[in-house]
Amino acid sequence: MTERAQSTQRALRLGTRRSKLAMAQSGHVAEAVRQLTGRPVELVEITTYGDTSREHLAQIGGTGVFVTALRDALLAGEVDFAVHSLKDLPTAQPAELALAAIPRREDPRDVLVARDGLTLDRLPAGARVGTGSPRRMAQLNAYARSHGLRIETVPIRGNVDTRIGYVRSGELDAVVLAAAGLNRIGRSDEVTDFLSVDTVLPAPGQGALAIECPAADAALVATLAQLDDAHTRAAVTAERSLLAALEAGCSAPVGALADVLPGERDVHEMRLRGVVGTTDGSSLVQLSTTGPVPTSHDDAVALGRELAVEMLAKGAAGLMGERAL
Ligand SMILES: NCc1[nH]cc(CCC(=O)O)c1CC(=O)O
Repeated sequence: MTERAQSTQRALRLGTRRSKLAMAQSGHVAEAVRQLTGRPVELVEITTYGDTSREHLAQIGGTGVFVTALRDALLAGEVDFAVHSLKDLPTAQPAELALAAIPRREDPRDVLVARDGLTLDRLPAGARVGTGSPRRMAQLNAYARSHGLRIETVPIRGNVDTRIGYVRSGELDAVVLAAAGLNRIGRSDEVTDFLSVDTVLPAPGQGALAIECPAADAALVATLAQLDDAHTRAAVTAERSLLAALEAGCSAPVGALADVLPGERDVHEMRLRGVVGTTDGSSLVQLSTTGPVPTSHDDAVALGRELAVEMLAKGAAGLMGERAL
């Protein structure tokens, strides 16, 4: 196609939330789609309930608060496609919308942004650590109990800048954030400690993006699919299948991470780790399972379900009483 023909094509409209993180993620994907198609991509800003509500996420029922307005705009034909943080996406996929691409995931870890460059192990007794996530609270408190740390988790919410602001102002000693989010907005230099996934398992899908468009737009589904990363998709599908099978939402105290390891005779295997706990960290169910690297959606789903069955047998359901839904 000639330059002239390309520029006369209608711009693709990318629906995005207004937050700095969402704009950075959408800007990235917009550029990739421009390169792929030669078509202009226009960002269309959409406000979601999760952006305007002052309530705690656990109270407004975390599942879907950031995505509903974007999905409504897709279904109404107001935008052509949308970019979500995969960890904010409910596990139930509406039939009218396709998860056209899950690009390669970046760092899935949680990190600490603490005063004076402090790490988790060096936080003084009584240190106040901000996080609104029951998953982070449960695992931090469990780690603190077993390592003799005397920290206090404090529920907070707000965008990344707001959360870092609590440390700047001295109100809190530290906050917990996702490495990927800080990377995407260019603030990874704020990190004072990368938390090992052995200490805090990330949220299912953390660090990955989801690109969604109407399932009926087969041409666009096929175009966007070129941005898909098969390994990331298999991993996050297993993680989200675990979450769904535990009947938990994105504000539940559930962590999960799938990765690929060399197994016997160097045949690669997928390991899926999962954790559920009470927010005070007094009880945790933490298990992992390993299987062949999934080559289909159904195989990845099966891996997640298998781990869920094992976790439920160890009492996982009883630890999720505090979930919002
Ligand atoms: N719940 C908000 C949210 N959704 C996605 C990210 C970070 C980016 C990602 O995990 O992909 C964040 C911020 C955070 O948890 O620090």
